Amino acid sequence: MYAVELEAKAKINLTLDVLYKRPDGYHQVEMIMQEISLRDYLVISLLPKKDIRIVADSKAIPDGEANLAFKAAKLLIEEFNLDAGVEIKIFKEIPVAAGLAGGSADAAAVLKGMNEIFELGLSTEELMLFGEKLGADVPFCVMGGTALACGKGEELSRLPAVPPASLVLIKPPYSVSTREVYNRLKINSIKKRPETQTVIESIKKGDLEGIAKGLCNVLEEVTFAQHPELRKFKEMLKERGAFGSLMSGSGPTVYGIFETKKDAERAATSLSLPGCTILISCMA
Ligand SMILES: C[C@@](CO)(OP(=O)(O)O)[C@H](O)COP(=O)(O)OP(=O)(O)OC[C@H]1O[C@@H](n2ccc(N)nc2=O)[C@H](O)[C@@H]1O
Ligand SMILES: Nc1ncnc2c1ncn2[C@@H]1O[C@H](COP(=O)(O)OP(=O)(O)O)[C@@H](O)[C@H]1O
Repeated sequence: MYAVELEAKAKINLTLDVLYKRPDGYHQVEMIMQEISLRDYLVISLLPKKDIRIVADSKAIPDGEANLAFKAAKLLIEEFNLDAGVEIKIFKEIPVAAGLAGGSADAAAVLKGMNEIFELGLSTEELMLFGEKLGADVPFCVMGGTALACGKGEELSRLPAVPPASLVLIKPPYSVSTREVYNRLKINSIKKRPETQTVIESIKKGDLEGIAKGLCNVLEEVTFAQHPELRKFKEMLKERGAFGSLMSGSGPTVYGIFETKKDAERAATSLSLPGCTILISCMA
């Protein structure tokens, strides 16, 4: 096989709790992760010599070694001493540095695509272990679906699929650095933590309202302190019929959960937020 086409799906966090700062500098988290339909498209082609070429349609991402897709390809080429290379075309639809794990999704897609092209025979679990070397969110992006993530995000337990639901995502015209958000978090003064087990019970019961009621992310306090308008965006989504709304990951994207696509579309078209990108997506 000389080329593969892949979809790299974004994620949202339904809950995000930070328990403590670890000696390795990372934070011990407990979070419920959900794959969503918003995706990048990748085309990975075999190159006859040991070379990695990134061709992206977005100027917002690095085109060389700093690209997570490049790092994923380099990892497998080195690990398996491959005597060839790859060209990776990236068609970006996931907003960058938005809390939606776009880079991690691309890296996960490269691991999967190269596993096919080079017939490496790696299992999903083995691909997740390689993913761990690239970033905390990459193993989840390899696995997909719905999961409880612990450790620094790489210890995953699969959860049942959530009921089908639509999302409206609001991505403001700025990005935030995940590292800075974690650094600014004061763990001892967190005001509200998620009731993770209660949300897991709601997922098991297929109770969308229960899931929406339990949405909670301790990083909101940090990002909202810098960007107070995000709190207002969450309220706007609820006023327009969202069952619940939350910031995803370290932000700044906020999303609302709606029962139907029609409800989501109606809410999205009534929002007038200059500079913001409004996207409609769905869970599962
Ligand atoms: C906050 C979350 C929630 O899903 O997502 P995003 O907002 O990035 O999408 C994740 O924890 C982000 O995961 P990811 O973006 O893959 O993190 P990495 O690249 O491994 O780490 C970036 C930086 O974030 C900090 N970091 C990350 C994960 C973690 N559990 N503790 C941390 O302290 C570290 O400072 C690290 O250097
Ligand atoms: N393929 C890629 N797609 C998106 N961002 C990338 C990629 N490769 C490297 N990056 C960098 O990774 C950082 C985090 O981006 P991203 O994964 O989109 O956001 P987040 O960590 O908030 O979910 C950005 O600074 C971006 O420049």
